[in-house]
Amino acid sequence: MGVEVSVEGLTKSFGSQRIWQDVTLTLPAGEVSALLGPSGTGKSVFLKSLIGLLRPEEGSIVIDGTDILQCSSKELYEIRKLFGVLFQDGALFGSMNLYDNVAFPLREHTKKSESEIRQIVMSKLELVGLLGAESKLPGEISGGMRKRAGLARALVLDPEIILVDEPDSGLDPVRTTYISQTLIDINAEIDATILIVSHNINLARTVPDNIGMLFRRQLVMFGPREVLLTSDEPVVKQFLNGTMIGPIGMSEEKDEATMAHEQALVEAGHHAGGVEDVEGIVPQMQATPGMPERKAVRRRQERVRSILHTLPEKAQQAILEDLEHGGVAPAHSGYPAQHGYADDDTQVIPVYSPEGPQQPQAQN
Ligand SMILES: Nc1ncnc2c1ncn2[C@@H]1O[C@H](COP(=O)(O)OP(=O)(O)OP(=O)(O)O)[C@@H](O)[C@H]1O
Repeated sequence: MGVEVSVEGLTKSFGSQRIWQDVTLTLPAGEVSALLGPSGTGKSVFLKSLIGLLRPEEGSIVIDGTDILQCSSKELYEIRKLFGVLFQDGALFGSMNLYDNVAFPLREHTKKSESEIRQIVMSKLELVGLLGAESKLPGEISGGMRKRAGLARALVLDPEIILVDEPDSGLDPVRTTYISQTLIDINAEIDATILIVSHNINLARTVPDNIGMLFRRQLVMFGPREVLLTSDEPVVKQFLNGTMIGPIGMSEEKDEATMAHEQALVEAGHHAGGVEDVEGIVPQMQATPGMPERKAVRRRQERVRSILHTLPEKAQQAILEDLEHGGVAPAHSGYPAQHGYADDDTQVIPVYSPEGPQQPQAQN
């Protein structure tokens, strides 16, 4: 099973520019989590901080018992071996074919023979649906294929933690769904802890077990998916519906006067954009039939059961309905097919409010 990642009081600035502050969350071992947020809120910076590529000035990031902000560079090197990372563009070497790109970490970091490497590379290429394309150069394939090749490369060292930066960027909705399915299947197969950074609403609604959101330099929320998906917080509702009405503006800050003006335009009949009636919880994607069962489902059921009383009312209702069905959707119910809960350490943290953070609703 993947390892837990525990972040506490993390603050990151570049010079005088504060990116986010006091971020506290735990990625439960073996579960899939997503970090959402408007562009520029520092999602990629967070992801790079987790792997030690960027160094927050305050806080801790504890992975497998080691705080990577305090450890030696040798320890950091060892911890990094636990990670597989898919960067936005796949980060492939342009002069190498897909086979050599995927084989690269094995040749760099292991003493495996070429026949062992071949077996691993082909199995990962098969997992991401790229068998037959191994001799192609990155420049000869589509963006979606490049992403899948990047994912195959991220998997060859059997990572316990997989970080995925915007798997949907540059992809059409159907290809985004395929890559989402691949991520769920990978979780089923290797039980790794996965963090997906994204602003894709469909992905957010259907893939993760846990969801967090960054906005205005704060982590406004992190917890079981039901918490964010049933939230009445204006910033969350606006983000999920993709409308212009709400605190998120074209630039990071939107003032009260702009919000009032936009509201008046809408009341006068102007279309605010977005999909207004997408509400509530939709079924979570399941592993493809024939794949191993996602072990995270059962673990998460137990974990969420134990923190249920600390969650907001609407989230509790959604979770209880799910548990009634044993975490498995009855046929044609339109009900979440598979969202169990486990472990004991996803916390729900203060919810964004214009007056500042409210009291924590749950904290483990
Ligand atoms: N190495 C760096 N040096 C200085 N500023 C940086 C650096 N990396 C990121 N930033 C700044 O940090 C802020 C957050 O960037 P980041 O890429 O993390 O946002 P994001 O939420 O991932 O955005 P998007 O969704 O558009 O990818 C931006 O203002 C960016 O300019």
